[in-house]
Amino acid sequence: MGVLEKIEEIEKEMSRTQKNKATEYHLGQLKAKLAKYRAQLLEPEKKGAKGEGFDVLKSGDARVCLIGFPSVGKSTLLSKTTKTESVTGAYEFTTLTAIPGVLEYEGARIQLLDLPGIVQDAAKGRGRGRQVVAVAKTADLIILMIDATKSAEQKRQLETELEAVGIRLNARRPDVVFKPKSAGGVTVTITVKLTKTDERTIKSILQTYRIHNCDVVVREDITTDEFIDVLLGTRQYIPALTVINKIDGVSMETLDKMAREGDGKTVMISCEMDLGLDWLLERIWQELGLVKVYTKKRGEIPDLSDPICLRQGATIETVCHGIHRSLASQFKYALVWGKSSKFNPQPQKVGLTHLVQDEDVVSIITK
Ligand SMILES: Nc1nc2c(ncn2[C@@H]2O[C@H](COP(=O)(O)OP(=O)(O)OP(=O)(O)O)[C@@H](O)[C@H]2O)c(=O)[nH]1
Ligand SMILES: [K+]
Ligand SMILES: [Mg+2]
Repeated sequence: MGVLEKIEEIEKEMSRTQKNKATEYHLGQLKAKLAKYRAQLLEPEKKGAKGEGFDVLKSGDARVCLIGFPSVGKSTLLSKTTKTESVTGAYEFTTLTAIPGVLEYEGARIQLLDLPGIVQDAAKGRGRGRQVVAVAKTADLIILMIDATKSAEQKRQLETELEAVGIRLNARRPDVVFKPKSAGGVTVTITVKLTKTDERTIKSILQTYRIHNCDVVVREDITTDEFIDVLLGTRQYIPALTVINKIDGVSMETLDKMAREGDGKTVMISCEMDLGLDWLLERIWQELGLVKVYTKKRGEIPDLSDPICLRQGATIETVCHGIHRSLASQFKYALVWGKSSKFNPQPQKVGLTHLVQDEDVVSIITK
């Protein structure tokens, strides 16, 4: 039996099994098996099959990937918001490879990646889906692009495809510690009341994976699935925005309904009529959580025209690298003004490991 059939078999058994306290353990074991087969499915094919994903260099301050079914307007969006032209067409599968463009916003250079449309079961290898979802894994932000004039199911279907390859959208890594050891058996420490899984299920899952020595600390009321996620360690937690395009093609009523159903992570646009594109750029910037820092030469006013754009968690050392490659080696100390200064609005004298914050002004003093 192939892996796909095995998966199907388990899925069938799971749907046959009623969900209640008595079957919780059995369902947990089925889930563990399911996850194991899915992981096998994701392993690169043995021979011939060329590298996962498309060959595009990651460039700029962050990468945003456009994921959607064919002809929802991905290439149109890229062409409208960047200097890159990606061929668009009224037929499906116009785009057959990854086309990078650059969004310039608030001093940041954000790579926007136009990708081929995916089809259902893309994750199982249909179409170019496997390559597309492999690229999605490299994204700092995923845009789920949907067509307002088509089925309301699109979002859920896209999420399913991404979930099948281990991408968890807008989710936080569960608060569980898993430490494999070479001896000493299994210790499970649970610091909260578990209502969705239990210690027995957790231990049986460890057994299924033949893990006989490890420390597990559960600090959150997790589900069985979440425990498997942590165990496999292959999950990626990526922020996402849902972009509903072609709102020019639906009635006011439909639009209103979509607006009410959308969460805080939904943006409605029309590429054709140039509606909502500025707001979309702002939302992308916000979701990426980039940090912008201004530099100031000694005795001069800060250069507000040319900020340095950094990721959250950036330090003075990252700022140095952003100015000049060899600057960190000549570094003596830095002065920072702004939110990260202990004495704000007065400056603070800091070293290379100091964490900067959005809109800080930094002066680097060299030896
Ligand atoms: N009415 C309307 N049509 C749009 C809008 N945006 C794009 N289109 C049209 O939708 C069609 C598909 O656009 P593409 O940009 O090629 O779509 P895609 O998602 O890149 O498609 P594939 O590459 O085939 O997956 C084209 O005919 C576009 O002109 C919009 O906001 N409103
Ligand atoms: K198209
Ligand atoms: Mg396209």
